[in-house]
Amino acid sequence: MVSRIVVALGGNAILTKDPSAAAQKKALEVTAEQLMPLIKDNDRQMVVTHGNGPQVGNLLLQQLGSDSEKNPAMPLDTVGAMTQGEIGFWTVQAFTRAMANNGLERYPVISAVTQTLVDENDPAFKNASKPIGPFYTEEQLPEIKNQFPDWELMEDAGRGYRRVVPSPRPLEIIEAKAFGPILESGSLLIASGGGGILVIKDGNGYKGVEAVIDKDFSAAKLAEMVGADELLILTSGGDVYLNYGKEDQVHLETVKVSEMRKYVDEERFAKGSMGPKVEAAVSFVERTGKVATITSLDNVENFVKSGSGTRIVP
Ligand SMILES: Nc1ncnc2c1ncn2[C@@H]1O[C@H](COP(=O)(O)OP(=O)(O)O)[C@@H](O)[C@H]1O
Ligand SMILES: NC(=O)OP(=O)(O)O
Repeated sequence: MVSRIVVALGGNAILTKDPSAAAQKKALEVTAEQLMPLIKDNDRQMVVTHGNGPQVGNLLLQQLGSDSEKNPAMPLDTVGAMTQGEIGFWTVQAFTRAMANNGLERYPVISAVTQTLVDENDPAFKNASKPIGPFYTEEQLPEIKNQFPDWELMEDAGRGYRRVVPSPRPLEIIEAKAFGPILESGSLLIASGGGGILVIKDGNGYKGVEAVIDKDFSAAKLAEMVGADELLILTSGGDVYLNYGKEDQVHLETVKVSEMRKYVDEERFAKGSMGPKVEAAVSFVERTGKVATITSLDNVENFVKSGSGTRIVP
């Protein structure tokens, strides 16, 4: 029987240390090979989604560098769309190559530029929380604040300071309703990259808004909307721990969703990193009765063989 999986790629799947296009393409080639065990038996339809935090911030900075009347800087929603195209293009090429290497040529790979509907009254618009772009040291802060006085900056999980922008919750991936036939045709689909381009309702249509969606929340919404049997969130670290980094940390393997919801409500997971992933995974399991797994890219083969990872079950 063929099942359907949505895979959310963490930052390290695309960007390691070197932010050049060549290095990001190379990282994605490695990632695509690591994901082949998921589809090599032709028993899964797969949608891949990914983040864009570093790329969208970097591209915004490049906009500022060339802002002029004849060559104006693009707004954040448009820059988000540009990163979907950029990373989508690299990802299509990486998976096409990996599939050919693994004898799976019959799957064409498609990358969709997708919009994510949010509520214009979402309170998150008043509270910048999503880190984007490069990291700055504490010593660089005065210069950065001077250069970009309207930026909000925040410490990001002990790794340095970053610009933060609002990050409302996704209500709907607008194009997802059309994905069923694409997946049934055997195509591998890349969608909702960077959480999707944020839009709000505008009369009979939609208009873009300036914010960045957390890709783990949009992955959960996408998985729900395409009727996925599994949601797989791949992170740079790996499985989820309680009391992470402390002497008494506990490795979470198979956990009932009610227990995980309790931990989420007690704020047992770090806000900027593991917290949103667990919350997104829990919401997918609660809304669908299906299974969500959080683990590392390096563990994909074991996940396929034995379901290894932090599994949140109904
Ligand atoms: N409770 C936890 N269990 C496991 N990892 C955690 C936990 N809390 C924080 N982390 C950190 O979160 C990281 C994953 O988040 P992040 O790097 O933001 O994600 P992404 O891989 O999507 O870019 C892990 O590498 C780990 O360092
Ligand atoms: N949009 C988004 O969540 O990107 P990152 O995962 O790269 O932060």
